[in-house]
Amino acid sequence: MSTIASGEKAVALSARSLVYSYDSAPALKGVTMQVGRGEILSITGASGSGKSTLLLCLAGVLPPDAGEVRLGERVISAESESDRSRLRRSQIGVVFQFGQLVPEMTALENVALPLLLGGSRRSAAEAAARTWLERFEVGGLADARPTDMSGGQAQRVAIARAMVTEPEIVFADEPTGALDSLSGELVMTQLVRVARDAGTTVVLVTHDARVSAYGDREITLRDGELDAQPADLIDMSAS
Ligand SMILES: Nc1ncnc2c1ncn2[C@@H]1O[C@H](COP(=O)(O)OP(=O)(O)OP(=O)(O)O)[C@@H](O)[C@H]1O
Repeated sequence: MSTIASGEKAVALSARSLVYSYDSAPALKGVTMQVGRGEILSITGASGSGKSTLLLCLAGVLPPDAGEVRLGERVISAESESDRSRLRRSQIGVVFQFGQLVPEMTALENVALPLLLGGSRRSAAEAAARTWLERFEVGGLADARPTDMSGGQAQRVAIARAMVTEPEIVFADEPTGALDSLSGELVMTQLVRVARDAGTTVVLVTHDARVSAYGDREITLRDGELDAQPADLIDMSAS
């Protein structure tokens, strides 16, 4: 696993001293981290360590109680819910453990949906959706509904849907958690290949060491705090 040395890459996303509690139970206790542009970062940690909460704060879904999240130049943690939600539709892609495809829609319709919601014409949205399905080698499933797909195929369609708007960053929370290991490997191999080709930054949450090894770098949460700060992370945050 290689690390990205300070100054080699621009910072895509950073968090400083993030704190988040559910009611009075603290889930994040001051997390500072960053991701380089085009980097694939794995966030690992035991169940309940705060991985999903960190991902939701980084993706602008949960506003932190304290601290800040920056996406490029924007301090998204300070933005209104409507601004953050617009940002999530255009510049952020999210994939969950269960792809959450719309069951009544075909793969093509599912992948075209974010573009249609963003105001694209149907013909352009469907052409782009077809291209993204082909990138994930599920072009042959364009007319299939989620119930007719394997879990791995559905997950590749879900990732194609997360990337069809060509977001700067994709967040994936246990994207292989519901798959057998062979399907999980195929999903990860394709996610990494397509993200590298597109130059997309990826933040991946997983408790599975085999999945986390697909990242360029790994950070570990323990009880809402980072386990250790790699030297390059400290250098980058100081700049
Ligand atoms: N909606 C919620 N309401 C109350 N507490 C929550 C909620 N979501 C998470 N928590 C608590 O916050 C802490 C961090 O949870 P989080 O889901 O972020 O951890 P995680 O590392 O992603 O866990 P897992 O791997 O099991 O998904 C845990 O103690 C959890 O019980």
